[in-house]
Amino acid sequence: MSVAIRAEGLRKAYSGVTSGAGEIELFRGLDLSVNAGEMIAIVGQSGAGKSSLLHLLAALDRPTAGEVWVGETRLSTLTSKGASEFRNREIGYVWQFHYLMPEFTAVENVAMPLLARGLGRTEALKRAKVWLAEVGLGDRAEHRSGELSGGEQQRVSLARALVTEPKALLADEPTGDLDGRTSEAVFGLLQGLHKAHGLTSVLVTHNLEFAARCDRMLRLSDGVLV
Ligand SMILES: Nc1ncnc2c1ncn2[C@@H]1O[C@H](COP(=O)(O)OP(=O)(O)OP(=O)(O)O)[C@@H](O)[C@H]1O
Repeated sequence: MSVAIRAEGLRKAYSGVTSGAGEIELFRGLDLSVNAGEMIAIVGQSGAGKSSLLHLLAALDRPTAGEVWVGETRLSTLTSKGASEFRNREIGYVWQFHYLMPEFTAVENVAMPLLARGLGRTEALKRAKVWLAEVGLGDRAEHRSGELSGGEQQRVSLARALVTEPKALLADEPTGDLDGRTSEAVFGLLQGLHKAHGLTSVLVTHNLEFAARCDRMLRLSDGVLV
């Protein structure tokens, strides 16, 4: 089985200069290995560093020490432009808050990453519509995203994360803002998409029931994964 995401000896320190709070050391030689096609859950107390870890895996931030590989890409070798291109090509990222543009339609929001990579508008919108149908919102394509419910907005953000056909999906508390039934529907959708598209997925969640339904659950505690 091949390894799709690997982190070795990660350390991350925040200086605390702005707050004057002194240095915070989040990770103390953290290692992680995720097999291709695996769906893992990362749980841990608030402030343990779960979001910070996803940021390092997506090259949204750099570790103080250690290395991350996603497929063949060693993230420390990327320039800032290279990191943007890497994310657009390799990573689907879902935030707890969807960050959709409310005045744009659902289909325009989904098409954004394709437009950013230079694809023509007609083709980008065509592909975006296919993904909206895949997340069960084929009939809401022309609605402004601000007019959709929280669960629908999270479905749109899943479609936006996957429209570029990445190999890896990183999801940071994607159901954190949703009520019980809607959470279940969004988690079920995420798991279904993971399987249908052969993704490698890392899910950060406070929901231990969802975590238990992933292939593996890791707890972030005292700067390491156990
Ligand atoms: N840019 C930053 N500068 C300084 N400290 C930071 C920065 N980003 C995160 N931190 C600190 O790192 C710690 C971990 O934050 P992080 O958001 O990764 O935790 P988390 O486990 O995702 O928490 P939650 O479950 O509440 O979302 C927190 O103490 C936070 O204040």
